[in-house]
Formats: sequence, C-alpha cells, structure tokens
Amino acid sequence: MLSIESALKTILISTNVLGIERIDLLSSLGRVLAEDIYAYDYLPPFDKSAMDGYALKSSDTLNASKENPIELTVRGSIKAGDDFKKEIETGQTYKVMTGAPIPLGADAVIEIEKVDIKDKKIIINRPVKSNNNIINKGEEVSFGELALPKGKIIRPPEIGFLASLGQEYIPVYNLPKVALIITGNELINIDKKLQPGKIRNSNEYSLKALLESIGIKSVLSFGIIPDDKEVIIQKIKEALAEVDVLISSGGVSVGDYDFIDEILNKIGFKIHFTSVSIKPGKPITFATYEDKLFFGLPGNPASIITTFEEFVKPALKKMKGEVDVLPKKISIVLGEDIKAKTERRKYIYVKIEKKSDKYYAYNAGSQSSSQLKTMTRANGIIIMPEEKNIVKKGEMLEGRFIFN
Ligand SMILES: Nc1nc2c(c(=O)[nH]1)N[C@H]1C(S)=C(S)[C@@H](COP(=O)(O)OP(=O)(O)OC[C@H]3O[C@@H](n4cnc5c(N)ncnc54)[C@H](O)[C@@H]3O)O[C@H]1N2
Ligand code: MOO
Repeated sequence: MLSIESALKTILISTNVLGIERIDLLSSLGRVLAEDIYAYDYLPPFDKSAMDGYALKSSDTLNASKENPIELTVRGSIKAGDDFKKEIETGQTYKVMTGAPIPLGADAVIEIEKVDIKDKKIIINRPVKSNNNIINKGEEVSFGELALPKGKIIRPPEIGFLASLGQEYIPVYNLPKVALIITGNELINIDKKLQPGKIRNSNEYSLKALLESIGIKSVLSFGIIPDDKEVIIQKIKEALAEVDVLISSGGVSVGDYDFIDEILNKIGFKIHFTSVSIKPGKPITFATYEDKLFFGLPGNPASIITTFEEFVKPALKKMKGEVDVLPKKISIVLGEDIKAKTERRKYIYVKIEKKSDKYYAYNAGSQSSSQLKTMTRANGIIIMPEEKNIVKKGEMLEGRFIFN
C-alpha cells in the first residue's frame, strides 16, 4: 500500500503556488507575503525619548554625584507629537514625554523619578550616559532597508509593523478556492429532525471549520448531494469551473454506491492514487484535472479530519505560498500501553501531558474512525508504525499536538 510519504510527495508535486493579489493590510492576516517589502521611511522617523524624563547634554553630567549634584534649568516641555526645532545649550534641559522628539543638542534622557526638582531646575546626582533612553532615528528600520521578506506569513506583529511603515495594501498569494462535494443518501442537514436510517451531515461542518482554520472562509458547497452518479458528475463539473481544489466526502470505498473514482475517470481526471497506508483514512483518492486538485476523502468522520490534516492542508498551504507545509513532529513517551490492530500506519488520538521536560501520551478513547468523541478529548496524536501493533509504556513514538 502507498506510504504516507509517497502520497504527500505526489500531492505536493502536483500542487502549484497561486497568483498574487494586493489586499488591504487588515485582510492580510494569515496570508503569505508575495513580494519583499522595503521601507520608505525611517523607523522611528526622528530621535525620540524612550521615557518620561529630561533631555540633556550628557557632558553636563560627567562629574555629577551625591556629593556634587548638578543643576540644569528646565526650558520647557515637549509632548509626543510636537514638532520641536529648538536647540538646548549647556546647563539646560527640556522635560520630554515618552515618544517626544529630542531637542537638538541633547544626547540623553534621565527619567523623571531619578531627579529632584527645585523651582525651575532639576538636580542630578549621577552621570547620565550618552544615548541613555534615546531611540534613534532609523534604529528599527532605515530608509530603503528590507523590512519583511517575501514568504513571511502575516501575523499580528507583521500587521503592526507594516502599519508603522504606512503600507496600506499588501501583496499576498491568492487563497485557494475550494468546493465541497458532500455525498451520501443517508445524510440530513443538522437543522432537520432525524429520520430512520439517517445521520446528520457532520463532515461538511468539520471541513468548513478545517478550512477556516487556515484562513479559507468562503467555500463553494452544494450541501448534501445524493449518491447519484449524474448529479455528482454535474456538481463536480460546476465546481471545476469555479475553484482550485475540490474536496469530496464519502463514496471512495468499495461499496455499491462508492462511485467517486469511477466518476473522476469519466470526467477525465488523472487519478494518482486511491488508497494510502494510514488509519484512519485508507480509502483516499487524489486526482488532478489540469492544475486543479481533487481530494476524495473517506466519509468516516474521524477519517475525513485526519486525511484533511495530513494530505489536504499541506497542499492548500503550498498554494497560498507557505514553504513549511508539513506539521512539525515531536517525540512522545507512552504513558501507558497502547494497542492498535491494522498493518497500516496508525494515527492514534491521545492526551499529551508534559512532565519534567518530556511529553507523555495517554489513550483518549476508542480509535474508531466512525466517531469524533475521542478527538474532542484528545490534544494530540502519536504515530504508530505499520509493523507495530502494540507500544508499551515508556517506549517513545513520534507524534504532535493537534489543533493548537
Ligand atoms: N469492504 C470494505 N469496506 C470498507 C473499507 C474496505 O477497505 N473494504 N474501508 C473502510 C474504511 S477504512 C473507510 S474510512 C470507509 C470509507 O468509506 P467511504 O469514503 O466510501 O464513505 P461512506 O461509505 O460514504 O461513509 C462512511 C461512513 O461515514 C458516514 N458519513 C459519510 N458522509 C458523512 C457526513 N457528511 N457526515 C457524517 N458522516 C458521514 C457514513 O454514513 C458511513 O457511516 O469505508 C470502510 N468500508
Ligand atoms: O480509514 Mo477507515 O477510517 O480506517 O475507517
């Protein structure tokens, strides 16, 4: 059976980074910068005070001590936002607020709480070093400097940083457009009363939430599609004209109504694989139509989440410009024996606890792919290799945290 690594390789080879668009700064959260951003200002734009205090010439304080305090005359006060052009002379000081410009001639600021005030004078009993409490013009970024490199994922600090540089519109890679093809005669919508033999359509919700977790909020969904070949073909063709990625739920196994693979062949998709050595999630189909991707995910609720995370998410991340698309693994010690039956590689949902620098895994419940309750109680997975069916307490496996 195809290994997870080979499946991922095939998927990523078939996946192209999308084009570029310019969007307003606030909408760029979670997106990937598509061009280098250079600064067209200095940050900060002028020398400014880092503290509420007094701006002075450090040379005036060289010999200051408790025994030999020096006095400086306060000439005035400078607020943040003032356009201040005057120069100070020896023996003078200006009161400055945090963020206020430093008057010409001053090279240091002493904090308010470190001086005594007498009439219009301050008394200083220690030397103040040159540049003390001064944030120099261009200290953070200089004019013409590379501020953020292409490929950066935009997080809140990047938004603030770009705002401070006056960047209103940001070049980012497009987000993939995604369509959901949710199949199954047994499904009913969550706002309807359950009927005999029916179950609620939970996968559409899981998938939309999974997509939203990587920033894809608007998704083309046809709602529940019956197990009818002609209807499914029509919906897939409709979606192909609109989106970059199609994700189907159900109908990829070997039952009488599992026709996703047959349909894909009929439409003219190239099918790359139809099963992978993973539990849960073995019957997963990956196909392409020109540069569009099709993921036929298994209908079982735990299988669809597992295969989305493992196979679909890296492809979507690559399309939106991310470079590190595979999840980082950590080493986890088994806190108790854990058994699993199949010959496939097993993704076991566990509770991970940290104790004195090590991570320990504990079973979180039934690993049946038909249920999600265990996943709601788990905060991670451990990955049990194909050849193992039991891992003993104290043994170490690879794993990772999930949805954090
Ligand atoms: N004879 C075999 N039978 C099965 C095999 C196999 O190798 N040989 N593989 C099993 C495995 S593993 C999985 S996983 C499932 C995958 O089956 P399908 O992708 O064809 O999915 P369905 O049969 O349509 O559904 C499976 C299961 O999930 C429920 N389901 C489907 N859609 C939804 C939805 N939108 N929301 C909630 N639940 C959904 C569905 O009712 C079924 O219970 O096949 C095994 N069979
Ligand atoms: O992949 Mo299936 O999830 O093993 O039930």
